[in-house]
Amino acid sequence: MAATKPVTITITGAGGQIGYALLFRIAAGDLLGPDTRVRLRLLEIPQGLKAAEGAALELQDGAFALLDAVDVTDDPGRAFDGANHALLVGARPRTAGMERADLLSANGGIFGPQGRAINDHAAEDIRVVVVGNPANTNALIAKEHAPDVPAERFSALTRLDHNRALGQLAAALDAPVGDIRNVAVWGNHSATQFPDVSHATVAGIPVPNLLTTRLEGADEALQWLAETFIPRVANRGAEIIEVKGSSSVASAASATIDHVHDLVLGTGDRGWTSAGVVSHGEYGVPEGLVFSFPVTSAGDGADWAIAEGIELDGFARSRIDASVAELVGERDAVRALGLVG
Ligand SMILES: NC(=O)c1ccc[n+]([C@@H]2O[C@H](COP(=O)([O-])OP(=O)(O)OC[C@H]3O[C@@H](n4cnc5c(N)ncnc54)[C@H](O)[C@@H]3O)[C@@H](O)[C@H]2O)c1
Ligand SMILES: O=C(O)C[C@H](O)C(=O)O
Repeated sequence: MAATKPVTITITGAGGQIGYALLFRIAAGDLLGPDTRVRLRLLEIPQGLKAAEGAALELQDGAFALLDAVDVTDDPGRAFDGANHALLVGARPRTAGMERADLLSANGGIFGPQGRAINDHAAEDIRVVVVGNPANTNALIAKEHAPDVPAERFSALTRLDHNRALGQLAAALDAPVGDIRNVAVWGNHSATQFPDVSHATVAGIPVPNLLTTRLEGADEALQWLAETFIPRVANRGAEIIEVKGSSSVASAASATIDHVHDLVLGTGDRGWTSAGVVSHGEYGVPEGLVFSFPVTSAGDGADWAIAEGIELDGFARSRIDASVAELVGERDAVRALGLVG
């Protein structure tokens, strides 16, 4: 029996690739569970409206029991009016040869006005996840333009990196993904990110021990992590672009669903996930940066909680510092563009 009050979800860039992969899963109940009715607001720019309108027609044809309404608009004020969740996807994707930070000047300008519209129109319990790249710094821009919304409500999607790390580890150890706990992705959604398995377990057994056994030595395990695992996960977006000719879509939509689902319904006994959240200085990350940390959620309206008390060795510290330096550089670049104060 569905709960009575529908939840309003705004999806920007809803006429694009990721939007199309997201909408039908949200309508089917994958985002908020089988008991929650949803109202969808699809925000597009004028040239994307027809694609979003077409998707809205198809949503109607899906006859989804949980779907209360679909509105399509190019007006951010209308799109975010009363929104409980905002999925900020609308932005240009990178193409072969680009780094995600190359998109800052093309996409950064989108997130100030949307942050302001969220500030002025969204519901009091609004939660925002930024998917459009470069996601961490776009989340920073949006958050800076929404002074009345608690900063903890803004996040950047690094769940795709987290899921990629799970996928690579499961393949390397020949283990079910569902048995893996406490993988962490630290830093930027970029090639400087640090996918960290040093605290991870498979069915309770420490991953470093499993890798040492499988690769016949602790040095071999460390070498595999530094030279194979980390670069593979950190550069997976570029690998997808090279192989398929365009950036990831269904895996990105699925990770976005996982992110919001786990925030709202809680991470339970599944240990850490990863999300880009606003730093308060945790683990030496400068206050205010949107940085991916290992996080959990208690559900029931809680915000992401950064996992506490994690020991970082010298390698982890240097990887985290490199991603901090990159994000400080991105913040300085958007300051120079006048996108944040
Ligand atoms: N964080 C992640 O893990 C991750 C993963 C994959 C892709 N991405 C990023 O997601 C973004 C979207 O990717 P895509 O493949 O859906 O691209 P796409 O080009 O297919 O769709 C983007 C859509 O956004 C719309 N748009 C542009 N500006 C807008 C605005 N101001 N307001 C509303 N809509 C706007 C466009 O009209 C288009 O329909 C890209 O920036 C991509 O790099 C992030
Ligand atoms: O890599 C990209 O540009 C797209 C996306 O961020 C990804 O990680 O697949």
